[in-house]
Amino acid sequence: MGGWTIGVIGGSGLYEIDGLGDAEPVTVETPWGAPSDTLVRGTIGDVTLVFLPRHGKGHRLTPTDVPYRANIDALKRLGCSDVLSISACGSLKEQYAPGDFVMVDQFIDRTFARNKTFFGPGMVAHVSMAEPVCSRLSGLAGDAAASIGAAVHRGGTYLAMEGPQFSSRAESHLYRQWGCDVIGMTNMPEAKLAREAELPYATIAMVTDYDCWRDDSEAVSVSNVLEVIKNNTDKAKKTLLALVENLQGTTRTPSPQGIETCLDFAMITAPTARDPALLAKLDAVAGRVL
Ligand SMILES: CSC[C@H]1O[C@H](OP(=O)(O)O)[C@H](O)[C@@H]1O
Ligand SMILES: Nc1ncnc2[nH]cnc12
Repeated sequence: MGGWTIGVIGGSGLYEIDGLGDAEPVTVETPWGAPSDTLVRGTIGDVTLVFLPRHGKGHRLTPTDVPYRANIDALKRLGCSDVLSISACGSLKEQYAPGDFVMVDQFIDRTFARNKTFFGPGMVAHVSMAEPVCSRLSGLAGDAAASIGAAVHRGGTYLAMEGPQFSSRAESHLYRQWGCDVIGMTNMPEAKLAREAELPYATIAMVTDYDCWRDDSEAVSVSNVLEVIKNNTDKAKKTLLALVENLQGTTRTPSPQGIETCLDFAMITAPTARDPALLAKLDAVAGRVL
């Protein structure tokens, strides 16, 4: 039984988690630089959690400055089997109200100023992002959220914008026309990098506001986000504990999407054309196949 080591990336408002009796800080250096902060590792029963605050403690890092590659590499290096992101987001649809949780299953990536891949000259890989979320992890997290009384929406498209400024009204209306459900600034390239590292990824997008498309709501601002975030964060912490409780005594099996072996079909560079220096940097992310 066991085998679950869940990396938890805490977003705005979630800078630590509860319930880890044996919590220990772990400092990790990666070939991609330092992660956002010291990680915290601990266990509850037979489940291990590794927590990382995405913006660093004290919220020091903008969405653009988050070291996404170092964060995912560090979680992989510490032996995580799965990665659960917990994020604040704006709602692009009436039915997703502030306080609701959306179990995102698709992304549109509109970010443009971030490192989006571990690969590069001397080792080219193309992973599939057709199904960017692990349906099992997302389902389990959604069940846990529902069990603590959160309003949970299963499925939804998350528009990842660069930020750090919020959207204009014209942009917000455009994303609605595209059929997007929620908007945030951080889940890309995080989800892409998790996939390259063969880590099943899911996100709980916690709605804090209606962005700026709604005539009878105030446009999103840090103050109205902060008003909702405290309550969302309490629910997120309870959700995590419920998730871990539900996993007790279960044995982890491979993800239904075959994410743990996705690099088997992704790497195209001939062995003779590979760059040894890049291969060395890929030791944690792609060590299984290199
Ligand atoms: C403080 S509101 C904007 C901020 O919150 C979200 O971050 P995270 O996904 O880490 O919770 C959003 O993406 C922005 O970075
Ligand atoms: N409206 C919004 N746009 C982008 N990121 C957000 N995070 C929380 N609310 C947001």
